[in-house]
Amino acid sequence: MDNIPSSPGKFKMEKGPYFHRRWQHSSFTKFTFWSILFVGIIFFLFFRTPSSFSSDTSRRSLRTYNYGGSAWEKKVRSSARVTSKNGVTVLVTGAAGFVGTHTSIALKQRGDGVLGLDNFNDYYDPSLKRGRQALLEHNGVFIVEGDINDATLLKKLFEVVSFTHVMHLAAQAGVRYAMENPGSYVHSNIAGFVNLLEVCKNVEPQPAIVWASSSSVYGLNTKVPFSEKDKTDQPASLYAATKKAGEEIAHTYNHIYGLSLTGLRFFTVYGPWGRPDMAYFFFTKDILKGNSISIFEAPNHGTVARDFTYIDDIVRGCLGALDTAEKSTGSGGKKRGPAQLRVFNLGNTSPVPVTELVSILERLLKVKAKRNVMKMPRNGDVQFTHANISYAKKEFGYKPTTDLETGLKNFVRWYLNYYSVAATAE
Ligand SMILES: O=C(O)[C@H]1O[C@H](OP(=O)(O)OP(=O)(O)OC[C@H]2O[C@@H](n3ccc(=O)[nH]c3=O)[C@H](O)[C@@H]2O)[C@H](O)[C@@H](O)[C@H]1O
Repeated sequence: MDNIPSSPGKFKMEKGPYFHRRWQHSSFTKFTFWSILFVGIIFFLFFRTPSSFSSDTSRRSLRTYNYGGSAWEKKVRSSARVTSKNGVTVLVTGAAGFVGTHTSIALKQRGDGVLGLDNFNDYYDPSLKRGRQALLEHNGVFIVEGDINDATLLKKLFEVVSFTHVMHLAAQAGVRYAMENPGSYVHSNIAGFVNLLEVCKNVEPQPAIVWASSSSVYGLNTKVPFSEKDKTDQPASLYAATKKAGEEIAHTYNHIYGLSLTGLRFFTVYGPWGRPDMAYFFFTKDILKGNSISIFEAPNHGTVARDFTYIDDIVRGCLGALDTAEKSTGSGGKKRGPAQLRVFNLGNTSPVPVTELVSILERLLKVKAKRNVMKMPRNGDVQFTHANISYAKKEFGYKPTTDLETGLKNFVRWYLNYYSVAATAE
């Protein structure tokens, strides 16, 4: 699994070799011509077949990351230096991601040592990730450019810094994209996670791990609100299935190696510096451009709704989970006693129909949306989500405080500022 970026970005076809020979009557027999043509076609088809697995591997294996050396180690140590009395040392994977950026800044600002790790893949606009990186640098957080599948790099990071915690937020996100590029979900959310756990189980001392699961594990469940006690055996997308697999993998590593593991089921997180692949983000872009937007509805004109959760509330949940995480109990790669294993819902507890989300955006943007209401395609989406958050409230006082209108106001302000600044700079 070494040296393979965990998320490959959107599938792009590689240009295959094009077999081209000029036919010369004098030097080839008819048989030779047809043989060469046949071999050429096989060659051509082989290199052009759009298999996401093979394309991922070939594209990824081309990428190399530079790390090591005394200047690099100095940056790593300095970023991970604790500046408050009871501070902890956290490795944040996916630090250039949406939740990763906000969480890293919050940890750093309260005096924890924070080191970021990110592969800057191109699943969505990498320049947004670079923008977040600049924000993190401004806040004293260094991001190592590398991948969670790179065991050598992970081991090296633990050699340089003895992390007490890992905030594992690197993942292939997005529900619908899983049908386009299934391999990237397996690669990041399963192989990458296992690789990270393998490294964590062997280091001394083992860190406590808090990681991003997803509300999507509730899949086709109909009992609301969703509780952590509910069964989660009906995922509607491969994304959900890989997150569910992550929860089972966490159980195994906790059981065998004594790793302290806390999974967080995030509910449709939104806010400034968000993900452009999410509906609230691209609806904003399309409404402003005058493009029509597709709004999904359930059978019989049923409402599709989400428990949209504002990023600041999610960050408070991440910190609460981290602060209440107990130490791992293993050493020498072996379990030495029972270790903590938890899963929390982090939602807003007030689902809002997607149609209402659009109305709020229309008010904030002062532009009427061109609504194209359509039947929800069978592409991994579920009709609604709604979190029961009593467990997180009990364990670390989790209490979301931002309603959708307030949160979207902040998002729209950021969006207009960020993109108009970028447009002026061009
Ligand atoms: O909680 C999660 O675990 C997940 O949350 C997010 O998934 P979702 O809740 O599906 O968010 P998002 O795509 O923004 O669609 C929002 C709504 O718009 C509807 N939707 C979407 C697209 C469209 O064209 N039209 C439409 O109506 C759509 O039907 C839905 O009702 C993360 O992306 C995912 O990575 C994961 O973290």
